Amino acid sequence: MCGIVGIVSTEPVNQQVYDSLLLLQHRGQDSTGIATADGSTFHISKAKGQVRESFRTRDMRTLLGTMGLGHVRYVTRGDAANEQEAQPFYVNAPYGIILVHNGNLTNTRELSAALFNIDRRHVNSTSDTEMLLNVLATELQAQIPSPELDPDQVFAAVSQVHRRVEGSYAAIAMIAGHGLLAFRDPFGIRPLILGRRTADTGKDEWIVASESLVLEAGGYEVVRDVAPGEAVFITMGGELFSRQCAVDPRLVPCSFEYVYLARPDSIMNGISVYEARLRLGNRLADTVARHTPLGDIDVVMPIPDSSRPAAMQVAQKLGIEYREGFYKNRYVGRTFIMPGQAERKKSVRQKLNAMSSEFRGKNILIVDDSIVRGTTSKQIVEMARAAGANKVTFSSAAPPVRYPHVYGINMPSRSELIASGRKIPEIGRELGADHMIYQEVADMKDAIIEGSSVTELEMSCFTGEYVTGTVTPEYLEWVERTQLS
Ligand SMILES: O=P(O)(O)OC[C@H]1O[C@H](OP(=O)(O)OP(=O)(O)O)[C@H](O)[C@@H]1O
Ligand SMILES: NC(=O)CC[C@H](N)C(=O)O
Ligand SMILES: [Mg+2]
Repeated sequence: MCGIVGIVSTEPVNQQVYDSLLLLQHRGQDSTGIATADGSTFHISKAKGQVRESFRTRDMRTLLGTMGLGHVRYVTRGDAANEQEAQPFYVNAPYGIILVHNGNLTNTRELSAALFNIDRRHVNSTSDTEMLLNVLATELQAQIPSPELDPDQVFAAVSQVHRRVEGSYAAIAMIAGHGLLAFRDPFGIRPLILGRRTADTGKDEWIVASESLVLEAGGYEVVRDVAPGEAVFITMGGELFSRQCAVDPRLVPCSFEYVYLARPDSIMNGISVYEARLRLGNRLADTVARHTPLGDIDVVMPIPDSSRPAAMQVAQKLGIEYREGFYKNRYVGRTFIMPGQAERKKSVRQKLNAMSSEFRGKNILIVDDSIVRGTTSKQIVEMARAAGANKVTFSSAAPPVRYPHVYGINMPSRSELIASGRKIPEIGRELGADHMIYQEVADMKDAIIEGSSVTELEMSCFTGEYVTGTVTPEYLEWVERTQLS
């Protein structure tokens, strides 16, 4: 998962893009980039690291123009250490296109062969995003381009992208001298939302972004989520065109957005992330009550930050006191989305510390939103014991993560997943907990979609069922061999 934003404004756009990226920082911490369009000239600035440390005043000054886009990256494919692979990516023909992408393509092997052998395009990185951009460029070129690009040609090219590309992609591109294009894969796995505000001049200004909180903060009204398979094209003058470009679109959004990735104050596909987390807590409370004599628990405790809403609700529903025993260092980022296990492991200790007064002699029910590698939970249990806890019950508001995630979250290999091939009590033993409780898959699904018009969720890391056809056992094996860890 990465964070993306695109803006067509009537004023210089650089600061707005920067501010939006700062609000999306929780979606990616590896690198970041901004591009703006000043007439038909692009200005680009990208670097490793987080938004605050990456853009200097001198970089911002070069980012001229009233149309722009930005990206915060959490690497899923390609090289995390290589600054060249930071987004956005650029191609000079046709027109000049610059693109940002959230998601992960699952047919990169086929794509790279076709791009090289048939389209005669050179992709100079291992990034799937550069492939997506080159497929879009090839298909736009095939529309017999004239200097006057019209929206029909843009939409025809996106239809071709949907035919050729598999996996997840929410993407935003600028086409030099023409406008801003945003599109979402036919399953709408990754999020994308459209907003509008009226400038003092009375003209429309537009934004597309990964999360609604960016719209709210910028004073934009939410127009709607970009539909699965849909493309939106906004001219540099602010005129908006949209079209369904997929043959058989189906909304199957990623469940992990609601469990962990998205900010709780966002509304995604009509579902409030915060309320979904409260409902996950409610359901988890029922499961806890079925598995544990409640008299055995003295306090309910969250692992900051993401599990707070769920833990609050578990405590309330069970009528057990809610206490915060782990203090969080706000200057350490999210550990799960850091690249490399060594850094993730070290950061948990730097990030969280247990206050003994909340633990001594007590039976604790710890609630985390999810357990993936167990990096966090293992150290949490150790800390709770060292702080004097009597019994530690560990619970997860999401079901066991047993399968790789191939749609934009970096969990490629089964061997690193603590729940892979283990039964729940074994996982508990592995973590050092006295008792282990997980949300049921059906409860997670119901909790997330309750009260909304969403009927399906992408839950492959919990169920092993993948919505895109190309994810075969052979593909998963290849991913395990070749991707990041
Ligand atoms: O089992 P693991 O591999 O450790 O991954 C799961 C943990 O990582 C995430 O926290 P993170 O620190 O990334 O972010 P948060 O502060 O938003 O909870 C998540 O909330 C879990 O606590
Ligand atoms: N997490 C993401 O959305 C990653 C986007 C893209 N696959 C990359 O690695 O840069
Ligand atoms: Mg956490």
